[in-house]
Amino acid sequence: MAKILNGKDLANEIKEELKLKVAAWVNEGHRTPSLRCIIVGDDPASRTYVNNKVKAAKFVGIDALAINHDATISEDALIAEIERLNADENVDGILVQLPIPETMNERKVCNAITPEKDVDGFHIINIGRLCTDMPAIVPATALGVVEMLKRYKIETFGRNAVVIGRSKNVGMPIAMLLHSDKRHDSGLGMDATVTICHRYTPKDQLEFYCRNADIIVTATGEVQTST
Ligand SMILES: Nc1nc2c(c(=O)[nH]1)N[C@@H](CN(C=O)c1ccc(C(=O)N[C@@H](CCC(=O)O)C(=O)O)cc1)CN2
Repeated sequence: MAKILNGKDLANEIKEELKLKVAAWVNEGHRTPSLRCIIVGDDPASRTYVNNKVKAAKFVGIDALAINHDATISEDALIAEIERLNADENVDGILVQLPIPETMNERKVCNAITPEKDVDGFHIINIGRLCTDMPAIVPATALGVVEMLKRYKIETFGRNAVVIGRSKNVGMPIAMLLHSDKRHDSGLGMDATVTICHRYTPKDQLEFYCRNADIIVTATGEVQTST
């Protein structure tokens, strides 16, 4: 029988757990962890996402701040700002909300964040570590999917999983985590057999793979990719 996994309840549960962890960390005498979220331009959806991230971080006890820039900021100035935050010992995590203006090189900007502070896991070093089953900072949406499977005790070992969508920030990391090898040192190891389908997968093939799947993750950003 189908089981509905409730992401909202799980998110609240995790936030409560994190709140306790952060409080314990600070009680041990450590500095309050801090997060800086850079946003370029005035895309309303991006603002909402960043506001929600800042709100969630503050809820768990993190000193979080949104840093807003006009879309006219140059790539060099943006990277200089990231480098300033990289060097700031009081800043633990940095993210640049995507998308950024098309005039900028997104890869260059993501790689400007020092890998240890790259909370999004978009730096090429973190991507490489993820792809080689090494401990890494993993993109949040992918980690959310895995956390749901783990907390609902959904077995993945040897199961057939289909990931629909191959975006570098969502579909790809989800597929990487699902097929990760327990014998390696990431500490995760989900050991599923993973098929990645995407916009050029013929419809009959998509149906074939989905019918044979134990787990289907749609990561297309669209509803009703599969029915
Ligand atoms: N620096 C970042 N930029 C962007 C990220 C990111 O992770 N880091 N991801 C997206 C925007 N975003 C978060 O910032 C984000 C957008 C949408 C979703 C998502 O899961 N959407 C669901 C619907 C969820 C709902 O409405 O309840 C879906 O599409 O099915 C997660 C994260 C780009 N920029």
